[in-house]
Amino acid sequence: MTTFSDRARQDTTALRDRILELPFNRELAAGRLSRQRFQFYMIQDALYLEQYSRALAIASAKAPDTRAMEQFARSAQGALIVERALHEGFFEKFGIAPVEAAQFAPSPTCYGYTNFLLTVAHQASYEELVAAVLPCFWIYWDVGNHIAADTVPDNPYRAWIDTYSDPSFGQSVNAVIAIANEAAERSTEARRVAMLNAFKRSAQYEWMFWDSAYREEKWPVSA
Ligand SMILES: Cc1ncc(CN)c(N)n1
Repeated sequence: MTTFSDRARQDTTALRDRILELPFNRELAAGRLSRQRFQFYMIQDALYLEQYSRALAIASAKAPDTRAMEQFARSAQGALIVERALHEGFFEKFGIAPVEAAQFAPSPTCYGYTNFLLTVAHQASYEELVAAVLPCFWIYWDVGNHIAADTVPDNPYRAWIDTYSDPSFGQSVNAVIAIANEAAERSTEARRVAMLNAFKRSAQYEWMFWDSAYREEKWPVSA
């Protein structure tokens, strides 16, 4: 039987390969990504994680069983605590106070991605929300492992690589994949198509997020 995650993987194979090939990820793996680009990414990611955590908390509230509720509640907390600790370590390294990060405005891509997740969280089905948050887990796990397998000693971005290739993160990824597959199985084909569309949109935004950090994306016009 073809599961939702099989379909999602098949439909995004080319995009996922393109994510691994992004200059941001290749240079991060080689330890030669400019500090300025990484810093831009970290600030945008801090802004992203806050909204992503809200989307996960809504997934927890909408979940049909306590196992999924717990998983999304833990992940919502993890986005704020584990991932924020990672950011704070880098902010300290780069001499940015954590409070300052919150004073930055989200880039167009960060704004688009978080608004997409929150719109799905508030207006779409639980199943589509699970599909929309899945790439945030799964693609980071793929990228983290891909980079971990091919990095250099003393990479200045080691803590980032270790976080997203850590087996405990892998457990969360597998748990969310299983939740998505179960949700899809219980659904109609029309809802499964909507899930695939939500998954693909988030996967596109993941590509855009790294690309926008590499370009240090600005709003093209100010207000
Ligand atoms: C943009 C983005 N997507 C996913 C993750 C991994 N939670 C992250 N830190 N940032």
